[in-house]
This record gives sequence, structure tokens and C-alpha cells, in this order.
Amino acid sequence: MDGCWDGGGGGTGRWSRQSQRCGEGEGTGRERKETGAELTACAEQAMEERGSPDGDPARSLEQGPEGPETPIQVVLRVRPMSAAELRRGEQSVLHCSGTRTLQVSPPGGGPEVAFRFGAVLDGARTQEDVFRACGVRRLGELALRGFSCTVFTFGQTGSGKTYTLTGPPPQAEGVPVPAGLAGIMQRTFSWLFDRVQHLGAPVTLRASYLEIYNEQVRDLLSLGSPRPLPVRWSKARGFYVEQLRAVELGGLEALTELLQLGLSRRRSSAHTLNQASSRSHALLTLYIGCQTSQQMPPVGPGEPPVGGKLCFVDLAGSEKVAATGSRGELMLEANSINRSLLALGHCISLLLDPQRKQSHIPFRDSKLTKLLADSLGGRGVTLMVACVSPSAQCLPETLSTLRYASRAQRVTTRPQAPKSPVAKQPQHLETDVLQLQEENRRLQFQLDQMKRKASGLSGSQMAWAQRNLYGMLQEFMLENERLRKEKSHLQSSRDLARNEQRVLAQQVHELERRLSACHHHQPGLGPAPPCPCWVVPAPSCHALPPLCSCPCRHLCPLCRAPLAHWACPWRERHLQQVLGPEAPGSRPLSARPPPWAPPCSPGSARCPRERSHSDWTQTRVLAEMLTEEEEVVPSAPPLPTGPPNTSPVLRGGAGVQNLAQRLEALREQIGSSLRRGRSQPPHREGARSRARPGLPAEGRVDTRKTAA
Ligand SMILES: Nc1ncnc2c1ncn2[C@@H]1O[C@H](COP(=O)(O)OP(=O)(O)OP(=O)(O)O)[C@@H](O)[C@H]1O
Repeated sequence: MDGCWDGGGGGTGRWSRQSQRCGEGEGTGRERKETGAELTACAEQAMEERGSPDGDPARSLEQGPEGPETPIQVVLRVRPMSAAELRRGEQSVLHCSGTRTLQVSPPGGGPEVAFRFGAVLDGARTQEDVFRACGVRRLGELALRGFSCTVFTFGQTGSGKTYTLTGPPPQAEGVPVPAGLAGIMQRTFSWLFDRVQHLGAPVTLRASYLEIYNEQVRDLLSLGSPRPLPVRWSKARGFYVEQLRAVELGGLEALTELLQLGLSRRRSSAHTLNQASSRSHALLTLYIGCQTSQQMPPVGPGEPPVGGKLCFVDLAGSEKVAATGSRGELMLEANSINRSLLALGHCISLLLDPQRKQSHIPFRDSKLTKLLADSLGGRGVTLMVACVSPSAQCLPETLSTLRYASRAQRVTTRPQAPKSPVAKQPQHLETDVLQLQEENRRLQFQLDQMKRKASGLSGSQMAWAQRNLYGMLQEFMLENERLRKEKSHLQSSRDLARNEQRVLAQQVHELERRLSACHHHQPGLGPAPPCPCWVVPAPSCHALPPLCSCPCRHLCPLCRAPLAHWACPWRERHLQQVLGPEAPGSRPLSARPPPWAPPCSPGSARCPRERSHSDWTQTRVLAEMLTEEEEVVPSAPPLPTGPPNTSPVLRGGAGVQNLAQRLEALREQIGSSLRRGRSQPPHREGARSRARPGLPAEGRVDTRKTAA
């Protein structure tokens, strides 16, 4: 069954089963015998129909700041059978049917396959035919108007790429290629210089020539021996080769010499399929500048040069190492070539997918794709010349090239000429806006894709997504906020409790003072023991150790300082009342040593039992409660363990509660004391005079305090 692969001129490629007649209404090449001149005319006409440069060069490309989408133009060239192939008796399996269709007839009578391209040129076409059919003059015109144009050849090793671009290899060094065999490049140079002469405006031409050999960029025009150059990227220039030499051209001769120099320096080797096989990809670029004052404002540092570009790329041929018999260095070169061509093919495939085109094209995968990025997916105008061998032995590689070329002609670019920064400032802004809109559209598209992906997540994937970092961060923020509130709540509770505690302590203090005064006046209780400030040196009077834990602690009648517990005659009674039945009241407190006294030695007769920890603790209880402030430790707030509405418990809460109880007890004492006190006249003087005889002779009295 026959079929036709229609890459389409800007449309999508499709497989058609029309067989024999592929769109042009023409018969196959076998049915019609056309002369070379007719074919050439047809090819040119076909190119013109597709927006050929030989018609109106800028007809479709200068419609706006961002030109319309333009497909890569593809021309197919079938070289004639080589002498070696004819010697081996190999069959030709390719036939041109019409000017745009190639018919592939597999050996052994398999189904025929047809491919359509912008132009198809068989082995009988001359170099001039090819030049004209490719419409390179149109590209030249566009380059003169500031567009960036690229011509590149592609195909299997030995398929005629270098021949198509530069003609056959020179017979000897310095011997130029005969004019009739000159390739597209020499013909374009001639045409361009001729065109420039007739322009009537000064035009500057510069040229650079580089090769990518084993993934290294080398300057073929370098003054010394070529060394690897870095490929950089900038927003203004895209990918470019740093320190690449661009030679200013005085005339056609200089350019021809420069081409010969580069060709002679380019790496090539012999293998089974080609005696002069190029081992590198070569890029010769012509920079065209029109130097009228309006068109060519001075270029500032970092700005891309204003002007057109015409770039010729001779790709190294893809090769099957088994077929070429490459070993050692040749094999390494072949691997590097194949890798970079694979990267190029991958980019082309992705560029075909409108969705992928908006996202990421891996141009950075190789030096070749970096340097062709603008030609393939950017703003350049691009022509691809696919070269094939007609031999049946090369059929697999030929089919691969044909498919590659079919895909390539569906890739589109948006050609745009660089604008003069002076003359076109408003348009420059307009371009910026358009670029931003484009970026916005691309980002929106990516966002939509992400949303689509997210909506397609399975349950477990969704659960994972919920547990991801973002979710955790949100949880932490909520937890943090909750803890902050809880901390502030705890702090205010603590402050309230402290205030309450302070007020209660003051009340206790006052009540104790009043209670103590009442006891002084009660008959039957006997005189109060002497104030220690009477019996100890004055400085010790106010340096008394912890206060009596008895809540009825009384004051020194002289200095009004609180008396220590041993001096309190009612301690035991009140201690029981306040501390409970377990209070140490087994022996009179007055008989006990003061709490700050050194502990008596164990076993001593005067020490009935060792002072226990609880003695110390209970003796100090009230004093501590009155003097110390309970503190809320500001640690990280633990999660509340109680019921949800339980208010947080302060460490000081129990203390306050005790204090309140004791205060209540004190109030009761005060009440009863007052009731009893009302019936008893005060004996203050007597108490004092009774105390004085107990004073030791050498006892000193703090006269200041007495006076007070
Ligand atoms: N159209 C043609 N007419 C006559 N000879 C040709 C034609 N095309 C190619 N040749 C010859 O075929 C041989 C291989 O061509 P060429 O070196 O151009 O192939 P290539 O594709 O560049 O190979 P490689 O990728 O290995 O460099 C050369 O000797 C060349 O002169």
C-alpha cells in the first residue's frame, strides 16, 4: 500500500493514503518526465507559493512587532549515486515525483512511501538549481533588513551536506572550488556583495566561523591555534560564543579566503562512507550592518548589535559506527556527533508540541542546540536542506532523515527584526509589553498544567500532598498562634495571682501585727518573752533569721520588728491551728533552738531528736509564703491535659489558696482576740517593766529604736 507523508507547510503533518498523487495534482516522477529547467522553474514557483524569498522577501514577516508564525522551510536534495555505490551495484530507491514529493520504493517490492517538502531536488540538479530552489536570496534580503536567518544542512554521513553548502573538497590547498561547483555559501556571498553594491547605502559585513568538535566550540578564524570557547547566555543576545572573532570583510575575495581558511582548519577524517567526512558541526555567520545614521545608532555596551545575520550551518553527519567502521577517535567523534544530533531532534520534536513549546525546550542539552535555539524556536527565519543518498544500502538512515525533516518543517518560529533603539523607542516599549503578555500567558499555562496535575492526584498522593512542607508550615503557624494566645492568657493569670498574693500578704501582715498587739494585752497569758533585740546586740535586731512560722507572730515592742518564733509564747497553740495536727508541737517551741542555730550533734542529751527536714520546712512555711513570690515558669506552653475548658493551673495557685485559708484563720483569731481584749485593760507598761529585769547587766539597748 502506498502512502504520503505530508509534513505540510506550516500545517500539521499527516499520513495520507492517496498513494501516487500527493496534493499537487501532479503525477509521480515516473509518470512525467520533466526537463531540469522545468523542474527548477516549478520548484521556484512552489517556493514562492509558500512565501518564497524570491517573491516578496518580507511580505509575510513585517506585519507587526512580533511577526506571524513561520514554518521552517525544508528542501530535500538527493545526491547522485556515487561511483562506489554504482560499482557495488546498489539500487536507487528514491524517486522524485513532481517538485515537492519524494517517493521511496523499498527494495523487494514493499509499499511505497511518499514525503512532501518545500522542494525536492534529485541527483540531476546542479548547484545553481539548488541555490535558486532554496530561496537563499530571500533570506539574504531579510538579513539585510535586520532579520536573523539560518541555512543548515542535515543528513547521514556522505549524503552531500558539505557539497551542497560549499561544493566538493578542494583539489589542493589554496585551489578554489570551480565556480560551477560552488555551493550555496559561495553563491550567497557573491549575490550579497553584488546586492550591497546596488543598495546605495553603506553596509558593513563581518564574519565569524566556528566548529563544535566533541562538544567544544573552537574558533576557526582564531589568530593562534583554536582553543575551546565558552557559550554564554544573556537576555539581550540569547546564547552566544564568548571571545569569538568576527572579521570585518573588505570584499568578496576576503570572504572566500576566510571560508577556505575555515574549511581547511575544520576537523575531517576518512571512513568507509566518506573520504572527507566532517567530524564537527561548522557555523559560519555573516553579520550585516547598515550604517546610515538613522538605521544604525551606536550600540551600547551589553546591547546586541543592531543588524541582520545570515548563518550557514554544516552539520556533521549522523552515522552508524558499524556501517562506517569507525574505531578509536573516530568512534568518539561519531558518538559526540550522534549525541548532539539526538539533542537537536529532541528539541525539534518538543517544538512541535504546542503545549510543550510554551514550557521548556532543552536547548541547553548540547552546544549545538544552544547555538541553534533562536533559529529553531525563536525569532529567526530558517531553511533546512535535508540531504540523502539514493542507495538502497542507506535506506534506514535515509528514512530517518526524511522523518526528521518532516518534523522540522512543522516547527514554527516568529521572525522579528531587531529594532533600532533610537528610532523605534515606542515600539520597543510595545515589544516589551508583548513579551510580558507572552510570559504571562506561558506562566498561566504552566499554572493550569500544575492545577490539572494536582486535580488528577490519587487519594494517597493527595494525602502526601497535604502532609507536604506547605501543609506543615501552615499547621505550625496555627499552633504557634494558639500557643501565643495561651501564653498571654497564662501571663495575665499569673499577674492576677501575684497581685492577689501581695494584697493577702499585706493583709496577713497587718492582721498579725494587730493580733500580736492584742495578745500583749490579754491577761492570763503571762508576759511576753523579752524581745531578742534587747538581749542581742543591736545590729542583729533586724537581721533576724526567718520569722516565726506561728501566724500570731508579734512585734518587738521597741523597734516594732517581728519577733522570731521562739519568742512567741502562743506559737504552739496557733501552729496547730494553722498547720494542722501534724505540726511539730511535741515540745515547747521556746525550748527549741532557733531554726538558724547550728544543728546539735547527734546523740547529744540536749538534742532530743535531730531536726528533721519537715521541721525546717514547716518552720519556714509562712515566712516563705509571705516573702517569696511564686513564679510561673515561662516554658513552652504544654498542651492542656485537662478538660478543654479548664483554666490553666498556676503554680502559685495553691499558695494563694493556703494563704486565704490562713487569713481566714487569722481573721477568726483576731475576732476572738478582740472580743477577749475588749474586756481586758491593756498592760503594756507592765509588760515592758516586767521584761526589763530579765535583761542582762551588760545588755545594750538600741536607744534609737527605743526613742522611736
Ligand atoms: N550532488 C552531488 N553531486 C556530486 N557529488 C556529490 C554530490 N553530493 C555529494 N557528493 C560527493 O559525495 C561525497 C560526500 O559528500 P559530502 O562530503 O558533502 O557529504 P557529507 O554529508 O558532508 O558527509 P559528512 O557528514 O561525512 O561530512 C563527496 O565526495 C562529494 O563530492
